[in-house]
Amino acid sequence: MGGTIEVNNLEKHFVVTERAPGLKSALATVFKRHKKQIAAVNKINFTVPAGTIVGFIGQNGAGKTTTIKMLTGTLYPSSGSINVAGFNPSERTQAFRRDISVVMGNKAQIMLDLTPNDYLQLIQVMYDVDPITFEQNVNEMTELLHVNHRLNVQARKLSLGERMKVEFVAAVATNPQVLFLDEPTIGLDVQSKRDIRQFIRCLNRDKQTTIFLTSHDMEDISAVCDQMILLNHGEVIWDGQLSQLMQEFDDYRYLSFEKGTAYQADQLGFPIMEETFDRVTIKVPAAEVNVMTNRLIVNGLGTAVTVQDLQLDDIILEVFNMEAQG
Ligand SMILES: Nc1ncnc2c1ncn2[C@@H]1O[C@H](COP(=O)(O)OP(=O)(O)OP(=O)(O)O)[C@@H](O)[C@H]1O
Repeated sequence: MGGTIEVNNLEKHFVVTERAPGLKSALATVFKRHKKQIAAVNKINFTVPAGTIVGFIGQNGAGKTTTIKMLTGTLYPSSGSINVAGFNPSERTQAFRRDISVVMGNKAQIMLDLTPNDYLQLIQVMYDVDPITFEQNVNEMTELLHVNHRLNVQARKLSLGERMKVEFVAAVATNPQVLFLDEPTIGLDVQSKRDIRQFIRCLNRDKQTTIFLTSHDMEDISAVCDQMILLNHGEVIWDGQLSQLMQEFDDYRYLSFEKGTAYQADQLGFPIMEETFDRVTIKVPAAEVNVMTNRLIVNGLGTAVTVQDLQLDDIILEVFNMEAQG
């Protein structure tokens, strides 16, 4: 199983009402509205091969949710084409809704009066899934997610983590080819996050399900993703293997130190990544770490020096900053 996702020149515009700040402009807006068109998603192209786990990353307002809504058929594109496992999502056929599943971290679907068992039965009937396969899937997955003992508890009495896990089971018990996850671990504790990450990996390994994931939690991304697509102001700015991106920054380290008595920023000779009242972090080629550490100490520029590899969130932030600086 597993379906390819192909997106060509995909665009979504919204028309928004604009006004200058202040009460006078607010009053003026009542009489005369200035409309403006914004490109939430601006002619993006990408392919996600079947069976891949892709991380779709961007800062707030980058256009991730708008893209997921178009890929799952809940929002019509302004232009461009989408193919998800052979379907045009806008048609929202019964087969599409069974083969393509969505879990939104901030939006539980389960009705609070139902138990997980009632809810899962409803899904089985709604999507007409073979009852034996469905039961097998549910047993396997509820065990993996440690919620098998909570299936007869009314949903309103479940914790957020348990409710999210039930959403995962409901989303994958139909054996979808593609699973879309929008911030699936938001608000969850460390153990639930780990359970969900492991679940995503097992699902992909055992059923080759294609998984399209957005998350602001870089641990989600580094723990599960093969491919990564970076979105900035509605445009794709990077698309490739996660390992390739990590490799591009492999030759650098972050040196962090306390400002010394002779500290002067213009004496460092390397870019400053972060600065507080008493500490500074600079980016240094790995080969120059020892020489630079000595120079900091000998010249009184810094003390208490620590060295770190760049983490995924550092790298992503750098890519966004490089893009902003052109
Ligand atoms: N229904 C709408 N009407 C007008 N503008 C919208 C609408 N939905 C989204 N937008 C705008 O489109 C842009 C992209 O929003 P979107 O929700 O897709 O971003 P996002 O990357 O998912 O952000 P976040 O990480 O904060 O969830 C934003 O500027 C947002 O204000």
